[in-house]
Amino acid sequence: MRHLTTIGFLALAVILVAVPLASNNEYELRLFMLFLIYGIIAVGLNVLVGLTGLVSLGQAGLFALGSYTGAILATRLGFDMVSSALVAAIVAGFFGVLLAYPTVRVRGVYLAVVTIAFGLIVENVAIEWQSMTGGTTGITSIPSPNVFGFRLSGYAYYGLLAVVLFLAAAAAHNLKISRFGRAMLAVSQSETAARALGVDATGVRTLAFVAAAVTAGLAGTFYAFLNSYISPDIFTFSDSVRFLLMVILGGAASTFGPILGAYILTYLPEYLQQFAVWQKFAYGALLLIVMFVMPRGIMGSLAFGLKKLRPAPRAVSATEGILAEDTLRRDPNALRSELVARDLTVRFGGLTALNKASLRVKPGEVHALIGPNGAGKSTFVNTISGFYRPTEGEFEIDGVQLAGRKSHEIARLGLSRTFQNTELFGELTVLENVMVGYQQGLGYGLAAALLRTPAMRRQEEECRRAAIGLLAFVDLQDYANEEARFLPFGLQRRLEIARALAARPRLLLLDEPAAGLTTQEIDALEEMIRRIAALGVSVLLIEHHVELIMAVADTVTVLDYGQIIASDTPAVVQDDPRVIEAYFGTSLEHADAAEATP
Ligand SMILES: Nc1ncnc2c1ncn2[C@@H]1O[C@H](COP(=O)(O)OP(=O)(O)OP(=O)(O)O)[C@@H](O)[C@H]1O
Repeated sequence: MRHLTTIGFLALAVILVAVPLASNNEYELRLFMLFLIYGIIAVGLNVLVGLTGLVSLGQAGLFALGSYTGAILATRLGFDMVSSALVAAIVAGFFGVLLAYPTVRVRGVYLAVVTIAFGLIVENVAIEWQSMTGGTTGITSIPSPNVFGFRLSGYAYYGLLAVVLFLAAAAAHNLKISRFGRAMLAVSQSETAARALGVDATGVRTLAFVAAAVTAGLAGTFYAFLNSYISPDIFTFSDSVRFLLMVILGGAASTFGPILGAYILTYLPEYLQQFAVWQKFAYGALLLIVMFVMPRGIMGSLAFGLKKLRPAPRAVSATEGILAEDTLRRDPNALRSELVARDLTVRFGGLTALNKASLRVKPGEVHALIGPNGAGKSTFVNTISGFYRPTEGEFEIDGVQLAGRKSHEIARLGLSRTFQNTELFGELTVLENVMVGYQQGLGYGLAAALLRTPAMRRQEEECRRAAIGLLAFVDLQDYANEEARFLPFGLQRRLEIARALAARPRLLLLDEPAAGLTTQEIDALEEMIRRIAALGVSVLLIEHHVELIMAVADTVTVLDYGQIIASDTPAVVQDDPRVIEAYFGTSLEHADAAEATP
């Protein structure tokens, strides 16, 4: 795939160089420049749509913002095109941050409505703010493209746009294969799991919105200088739809798809003009047919077909990996950590799910938390991992207060968890899932990611090798390149453990890891928990499977109706009359009944 991408970029460079040589007149060249400008917008929008799975129908608004900012700076303050474009990109980027803010609360259709509203507001401001924008007449006499005082001819301007599109595509591709791109994909597939691994979901979405906004802002200024005239009717809702279609038609998340989509949707309307009254009908019908036949978009479907024809080897060699022991021991201070929860109370309206629960996971121990259904175990787990806020009480890890912090902050401070109902990043490979877990160990910044610096590549390689080592630790190296959603259930549970370990936790929290496993798989799990504990990782195990608890736990704490009723060694807890009444009695009866059933 890596070679194919290189070939793709070479082909793109050749096409971009060849076109002006082949174009016969100014009209053709101008149309191609328009395609380049749309291509820049589509490449940026693809970061948002393809990687984070969010939909923006307000790109025309950001495009307009960039156009007007650039045009106003050029006509009123005499800025040249480059400075105008840079300021326009910053202004658009700022609005990108504002647009990202609603994603804290709304997604899907609601987010689409917010972005539509933004586009309409920009259009209306452009009409109404006559003194600045020229109202419906717009802004005329925008100077021709110029850089540092030099006027750019048609071909020179074409060259500049081609370089910007090429660089934007390369930067977007680099972003996609960096820790930022992986985080975006992870957030789009399971925000809960991403947050539990330390990914700041809001930050990641904001970055994607800014990428889409900055490119639209840049493209806006380029458009204003190309057209030398702009007015509000150029930036309509239907343009926003067209930009989104460019991404989806070409293939969301693919590197070259949005460029292909931009090409098709720039030229198709021109080509269809010959069909006169049928033009709009033919346009819609063609799009419908293509999307029906290729729901992944053109490039997405091609890549899918190619993968089927030549599937990548499923396994990786465990020898490539860094030993899990070495990965986990890299920060010896993090091992043998202590979690202390004091008087945790969680109320849901009138219901007290946790009532002054106190618990101490001693350094390096396996601590089981058990209790009948509805006792408050999940509430405890969700509270200490930051998904619920405690009504009262506090909890800390190695003396660092965690109450009141967000889930991704708690994860970064060393608490890693698995989920009762597995929460994998289904469309990422098994290896990529673990690499997301390792995310916080990667220190390179955005600039390094966009430029793919040697330091970034080194860290990525180390991340990959650490992930392979962790896959080998849970015996999943043979499935490394398989999409996680295709793994059998038992292996999915193991993958979650490897992913949580990749975050190099101080405390590993396993939420009912034996649920749904076969007897052999539970035996393997038992052995795995022992190996994890032997590495020095403290484990909090929430489980119903009594035999497993008795076999691996150093301490057992029992919850009943939100209250801790016992906390001691397994042998002592097992004989505690209150525990027998609340839990063991019933669960042993259930076990007997289950055995009696044919
Ligand atoms: N988000 C919530 N809103 C309202 N009530 C909740 C919420 N989460 C849990 N509860 C209630 O809190 C109580 C404790 O539930 P919790 O899921 O923590 O128990 P549990 O011990 O994990 O049970 P199980 O073993 O079935 O998973 C239950 O009465 C449950 O209905």
